[in-house]
Amino acid sequence: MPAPASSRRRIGVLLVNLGTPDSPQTSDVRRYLNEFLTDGRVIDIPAAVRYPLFQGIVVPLRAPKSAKIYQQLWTERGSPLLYHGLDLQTKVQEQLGPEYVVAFGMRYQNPGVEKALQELRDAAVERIIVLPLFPQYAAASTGSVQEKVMEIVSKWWVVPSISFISTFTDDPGFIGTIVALGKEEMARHQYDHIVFSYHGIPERHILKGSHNGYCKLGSCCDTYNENNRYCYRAQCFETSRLVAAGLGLTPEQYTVSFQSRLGRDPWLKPYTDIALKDFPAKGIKNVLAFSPAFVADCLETTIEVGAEFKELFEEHGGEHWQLVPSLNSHPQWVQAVTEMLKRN
Ligand SMILES: C=CC1=C(C)c2cc3[nH]c(cc4nc(cc5[nH]c(cc1n2)c(C)c5CCC(=O)O)C(CCC(=O)O)=C4C)c(C)c3C=C
Ligand SMILES: [Fe+2]
Ligand SMILES: [Fe+2]
Repeated sequence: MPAPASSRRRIGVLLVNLGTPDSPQTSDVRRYLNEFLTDGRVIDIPAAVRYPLFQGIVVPLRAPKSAKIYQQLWTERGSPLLYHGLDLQTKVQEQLGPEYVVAFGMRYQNPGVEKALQELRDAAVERIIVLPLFPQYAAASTGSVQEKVMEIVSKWWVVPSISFISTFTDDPGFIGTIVALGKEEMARHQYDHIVFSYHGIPERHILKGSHNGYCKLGSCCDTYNENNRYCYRAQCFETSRLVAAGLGLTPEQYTVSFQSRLGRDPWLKPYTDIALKDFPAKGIKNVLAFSPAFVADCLETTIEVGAEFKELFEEHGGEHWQLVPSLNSHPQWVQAVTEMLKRN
């Protein structure tokens, strides 16, 4: 006889992505950027400088420009990062069944992590598995979600058991779905070269997270091992190597590069926008681009890689630039997430 609903043991799942503005209007974009760019894990300078610099100068200057880009991205369903996250939540819940309660939240803006955690608390779940939707661990993304979750639950009178899935850079289901999407594009067109373009971070972030000084931004990241398990750069190389192996590529057939830098500090290199300008002169005219730092389409994939890099490549003599779509709520990805959670 099944146990009555009230005595059933259920596991809570919290899926978290970065966040997006409530609308593409400048005021909403400003509010989003103010929250995002005053996070000390994203902009790691003293708070006494960070708040006046970013809230007073950087964000007011950037918000109107960003709002125009968000207007290009916006759809009838709103921001892709949000609706793909909600679709993923629904489908993972269907796959996992009533033994699990799946919630979705954003680190910045809405729906917030606090509200999502409250849904799990209301459902009286036995324990919580947090899955930040960032394949490669970075202190600025996954680390920030972890800090936020711990800050919220530390204030609860009863603190539940919590586990974090901190990286899934080499998860077979994650890699397999990217490979499947890549093969679909490769069957449609002949490509000369493949680009894996990751969201950049300041080089300083790598050195700060370096285990016993192991990572020095050199050949340290050429293998993925116990010393660099959480090094963002080493993880980006590992994801690329595994996807490349799945696609049958040799190292000469692909480039790993980094995009979206902000400010004057050195960020991870090579920079995608610089690298792609040289491709046509080397005879590379047809490029297939992957964005494996993102599991859902967003401003960084659709606009930056899909439109801006395409335009730049064509201006420099390139002929065909194609972005592989993100995993979004692809059935194979839903299956991969479900398996990751069940294994945890
Ligand atoms: C300035 C510092 C930034 C760091 C460090 C950073 C790390 C980082 N970001 C993501 C994921 C996303 N970032 C997105 C947008 C975005 N990122 C920054 C800045 C930093 N990111 C800005 C200013 C913006 C806003 C866009 C703009 O104004 O140009 C997004 C897209 C959100 C959307 O609504 O579509 C994602 C996703 C990761 C994974 C990461 C560390 C590895
Ligand atoms: Fe970002
Ligand atoms: Fe490293």
